[in-house]
Amino acid sequence: MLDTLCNDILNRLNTGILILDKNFNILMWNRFLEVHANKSDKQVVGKSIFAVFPELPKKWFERKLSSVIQLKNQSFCGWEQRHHLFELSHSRPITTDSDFMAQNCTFLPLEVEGEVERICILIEDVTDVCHYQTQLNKVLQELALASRVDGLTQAFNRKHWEECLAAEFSRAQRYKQTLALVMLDLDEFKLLNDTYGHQGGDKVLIDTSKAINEMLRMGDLFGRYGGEEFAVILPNTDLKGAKDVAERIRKTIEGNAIHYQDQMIRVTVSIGVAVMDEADARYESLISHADIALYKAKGAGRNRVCVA
Ligand SMILES: Nc1nc2c(ncn2[C@@H]2O[C@H](COP(=O)(O)OP(=O)(O)OP(=O)(O)O)[C@@H](O)[C@H]2O)c(=O)[nH]1
Repeated sequence: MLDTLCNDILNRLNTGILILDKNFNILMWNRFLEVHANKSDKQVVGKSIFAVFPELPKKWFERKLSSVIQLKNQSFCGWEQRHHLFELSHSRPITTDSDFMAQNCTFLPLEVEGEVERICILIEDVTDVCHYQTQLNKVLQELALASRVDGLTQAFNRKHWEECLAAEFSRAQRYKQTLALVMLDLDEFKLLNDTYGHQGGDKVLIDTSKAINEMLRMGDLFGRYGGEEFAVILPNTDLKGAKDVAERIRKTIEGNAIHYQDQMIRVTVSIGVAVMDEADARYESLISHADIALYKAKGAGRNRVCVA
């Protein structure tokens, strides 16, 4: 009577239950596994677990179960460690990336007179948890990125760019390294907006940012400082190197024809360059020096590089 009751409960559980002997042969399993493995009792009971589930990582599995037997301690393998151990079907084949059920597996030692004679494996279906967690991680990553980049140009936004500058500035101070700053401002941008409209102006900002970004080195940090003003942090770069980069940017922008609604827009940039010196106690003074040089370039006729 009690046996029938227990069997009935086991078969109604929404968790897989698998009992193995010490040689990893299957002694019994419940209906949940029968359904999700799509195999009958006959095909399974008395067989080695590795014959029934050939996808199991054999060495890992044997080690795991041997330690459960020897230490008489339960053990666990969650979906974050291994998405699944058993290739079982699940009810969300369309909305999830995997063909198989995500699983949390618990390995329980079953003792008879002080010796572990059997092992019970509980297999929980955590496909939903895995799905929502994966979605959440994706959204969190997108949010983290969105909080760092400017939506229009995909350059770093000013807040993040200044944080990078503060970090690079203290690193350069601590390790006595060089640090250069290039500030650039598109010329006559108001006129450009008036001529081609705001959307034309936006296209120029997008294409110009892309062109600058493509010519920079990995460690350089490119940001949108204001409306049509951009800035590049050049770690480990001296004045000559920074001037070279600035001149390369100026020439590239000057030669770059931007396509907008069957029209070709040409634009130039004025650039200010500054390098950190020992008198600079704060990163803000580096920005001021580069900004002053930039306004010198504007005053001298635009489309040129000036040094602080
Ligand atoms: N299309 C567009 N225009 C912007 C954006 N942000 C700022 N601007 C425009 O950029 C223009 C900047 O004009 P000014 O500061 O007068 O400078 P300028 O016309 O470039 O002149 P100089 O800098 O002296 O060469 C303004 O008209 C702003 O409205 C933006 O995101 N998109």
